[in-house]
Amino acid sequence: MSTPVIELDQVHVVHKARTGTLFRRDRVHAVNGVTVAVNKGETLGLVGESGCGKTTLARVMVGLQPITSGTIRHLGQELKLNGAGRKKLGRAVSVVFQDPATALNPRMVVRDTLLDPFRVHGIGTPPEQFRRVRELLDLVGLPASVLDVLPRQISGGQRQRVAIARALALEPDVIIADEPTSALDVSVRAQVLNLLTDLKKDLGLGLVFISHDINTVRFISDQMAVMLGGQIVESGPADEVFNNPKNDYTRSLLGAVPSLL
Ligand SMILES: Nc1ncnc2c1ncn2[C@@H]1O[C@H](COP(=O)(O)OP(=O)(O)OP(=O)(O)O)[C@@H](O)[C@H]1O
Repeated sequence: MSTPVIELDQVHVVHKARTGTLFRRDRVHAVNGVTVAVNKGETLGLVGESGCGKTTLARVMVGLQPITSGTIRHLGQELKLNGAGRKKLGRAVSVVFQDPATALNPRMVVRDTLLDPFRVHGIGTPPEQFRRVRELLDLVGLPASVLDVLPRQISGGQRQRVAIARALALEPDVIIADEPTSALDVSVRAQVLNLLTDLKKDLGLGLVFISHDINTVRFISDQMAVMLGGQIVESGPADEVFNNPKNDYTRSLLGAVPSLL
């Protein structure tokens, strides 16, 4: 098997507790010794209930969240999470968030949203940048007519496609999709899942799909990791985890009422 694109090895993240919580604790061990790998051209489904540490783990993978201890490797190379290491991780890994309505700048037309990554990183001449924007629209199945509109003038599904196009702009190795369909109408959820799966195949991306709903993850995952209390309690090929779950918590998630994606 080829080297994973991103590997976390015994990663811990301890947050200082937010003030004003009912049970005030000094520290929250949000990620507690997680070892996980993301492979090229594969989907890792990361599943667990609210508060289990999924989003903190996603932020670690994209270089936004400092770790307390552990190791992060990109293509087999250990990254020191100083400025340069973080920048490298930020280029290699992109995130698509749950709600495109809040993830996109409401005052920016789609053209500028998609040009922004190239401008910020000083990549290409203006005509080259625009050519890339047209390619990105094609990749996510959006017409050129969306270029001159604001996010609120298009549908939720189209907004999420814009967010996915923006995530692809700098040609990442891995896309992390954090509950990317939960803010969408049921009717367009499958389309967005299919788009992400097609992109994974066509571009050879690693895809990390985060959800509290094991039945959504089941639909698209090659590998699965089940998280509880900051730890991965079960992981492996998705079929094995679904057909022969070894952990009681995984069994309880699978026993829950099936959802419509
Ligand atoms: N910046 C922070 N400061 C303090 N505590 C935090 C911070 N971020 C997360 N936490 C705590 O860490 C734990 C894990 O949170 P995290 O958001 O990673 O979980 P999650 O599984 O993504 O939950 P959700 O699905 O609700 O987003 C929670 O107890 C949360 O309250």
